Amino acid sequence: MHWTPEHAQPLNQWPEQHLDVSSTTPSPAHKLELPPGGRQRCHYAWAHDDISALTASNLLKRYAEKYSGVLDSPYERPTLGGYGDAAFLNGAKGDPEPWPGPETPYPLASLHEGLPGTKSGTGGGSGGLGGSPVLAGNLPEPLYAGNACGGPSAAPEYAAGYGGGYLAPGYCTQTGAALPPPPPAALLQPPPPPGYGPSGPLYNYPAGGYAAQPGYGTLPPPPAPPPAPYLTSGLAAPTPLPTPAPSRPPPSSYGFQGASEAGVSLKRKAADEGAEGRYRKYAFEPTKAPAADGASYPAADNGECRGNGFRAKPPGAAEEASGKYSGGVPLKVLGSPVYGPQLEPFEKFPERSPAPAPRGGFAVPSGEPPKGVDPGALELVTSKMVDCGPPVQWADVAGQGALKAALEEELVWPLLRPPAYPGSPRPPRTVLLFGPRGAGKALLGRCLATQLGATLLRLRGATLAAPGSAEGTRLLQAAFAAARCRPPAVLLISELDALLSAREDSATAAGALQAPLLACLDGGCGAGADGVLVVGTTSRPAALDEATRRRFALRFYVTLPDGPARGQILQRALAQQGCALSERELAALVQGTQGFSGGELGQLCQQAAAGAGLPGLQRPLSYKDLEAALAKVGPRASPKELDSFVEWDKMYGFGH
Ligand SMILES: Nc1ncnc2c1ncn2[C@@H]1O[C@H](COP(=O)(O)OP(=O)(O)OP(=O)(O)O)[C@@H](O)[C@H]1O
Ligand SMILES: [Mg+2]
Repeated sequence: MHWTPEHAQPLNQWPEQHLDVSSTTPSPAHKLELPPGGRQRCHYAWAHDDISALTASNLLKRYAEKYSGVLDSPYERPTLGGYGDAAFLNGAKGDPEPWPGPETPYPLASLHEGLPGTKSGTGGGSGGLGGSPVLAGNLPEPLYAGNACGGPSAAPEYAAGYGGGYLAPGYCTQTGAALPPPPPAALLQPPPPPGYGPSGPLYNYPAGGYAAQPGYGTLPPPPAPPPAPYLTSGLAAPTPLPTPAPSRPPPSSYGFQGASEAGVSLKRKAADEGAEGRYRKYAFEPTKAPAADGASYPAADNGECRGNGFRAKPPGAAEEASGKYSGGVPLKVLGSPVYGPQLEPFEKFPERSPAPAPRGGFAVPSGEPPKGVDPGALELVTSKMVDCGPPVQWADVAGQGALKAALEEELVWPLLRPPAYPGSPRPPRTVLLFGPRGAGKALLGRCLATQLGATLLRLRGATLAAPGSAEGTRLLQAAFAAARCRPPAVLLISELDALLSAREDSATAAGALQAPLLACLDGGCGAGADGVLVVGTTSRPAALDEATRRRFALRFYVTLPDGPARGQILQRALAQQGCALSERELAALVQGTQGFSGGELGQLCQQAAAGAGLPGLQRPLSYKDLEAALAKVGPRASPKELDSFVEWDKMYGFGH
């Protein structure tokens, strides 16, 4: 490549020069390189080389001038030859020589010049692209001689609160005088909602956090609970919370988690293990005595069962109750619930509007008696099927952190909150809880009723479908009707599979129950279904046919309790028997009860008490009693069965 000033011709003269050069004026160097016979081709090649240099020179100059005003030049542009890859511009890739441009450098005006806050002259610079740490890293140091950024070590002039923290070190600092003033803090941060302290913690947990809990037995006494654990500092608790008994065992540690828990997915385990943080509100509180469970009809018809109105007698309601139902069914049985302070057990939903809530609201008492329902069956339902057990809070269910969170988010909140807009999707009204026997499905169903402030009606599929039980259909329809005439209500149907096992065989009781069940789930059997949540539970989800399965909008897998949850269940059960194991013994017991359900853990404790001669035992239960019981009580769910639950959950479950 050879360039002389006369080559710098205007572009419109190029063809002439081209002809001239190619025909008459090859350089001596080119002549030497030309092999004989290849003259014509080499002339073109030589001309091409020479023209490329010309063209490149002119075009570069022209475009550089043209676009110098467009290019954002935050810093003094270096000479073109200063770029490492300038050889590309010269058409000779890898050429280490700097490109000999005619004038170096082209004066490129920065758009920032003249703007407020921009230093002019060689010492000027602005925080544009030139300040990018990427560019700064790629460009040689001397090229930044005039850059006021001063490299990464330059101290920022902004206060830290004004985005200083977000600026990369390579960004240029700018003179504070020319900068717009920082926006007021109120614009940078949304104002806290009323009642929130400006700097107070979100929750009222102890400032230093709770003390580390090394394990069972050696735990320090838990700190006194904050007055309102879920209220922010500025909000007052509506009613004072009860002070925990001093003997309350502290929350157990997580040191007993077995290496592998059958049937518990890693994902779920990870979620549950994080319960201390994300699911803190679901932490187990083993203070209350467990409610008697397992009875198909926990009637407890002792006159004290409120049943959210089914059994309660509001003051002065007896007079209003005129036998609207023939057959001697007094209407007071279905009277409106009283939510006076003396009867309202749940602080969570203190306000109940007598007016019907908008669509989607769950507490909508219709007051309409169900039509076409056998009054006798209705009386039976209201007297026998209303669960009168104590309320079950999330904290009463050990473990299951992810499941409890999913139930609350997917079910409880949508049911309790009015829809955001008229076209909002209808909250789910049916949920299926499946899992091994004794895993706590019914317990969770009761907890849902508590959370919703709803009446709980319990049906047991096996009882309804028992051979010889001709009234199964009648009871089923009456249960749906009773639930729907006094919402909010939760209808808990356990052992759902028993109703469906022989659908084709309509001659059997179970087969006969299939059709009414589906009809009721579709909204039949009484008044509107808006205030009723149907909770079906089963330990044989595979027995559900597609029609039934589809009618349960949500399907959750209730797993066996993991190590920490087993420890909590055992601790509570043993505490009721006056048994206090050492930390080591409890750890061993938790290890030895892998695969046990909550129900089986309860059986183990009962068996230990029975083996030791309880009731009327003169001494507290010991570890040896429990060891002996372990020989008799074992886990019922096989690994294969647990695998099938996992598979079914993958296919049809909610997969929380
Ligand atoms: N996670 C748990 N925390 C505390 N107690 C539990 C837990 N799981 C089960 N239990 C206890 O075990 C017993 C059986 O629970 P539950 O009746 O809810 O099981 P289930 O899954 O409905 O069983 P089934 O399939 O036989 O109907 C109850 O006393 C319950 O309180
Ligand atoms: Mg059950």
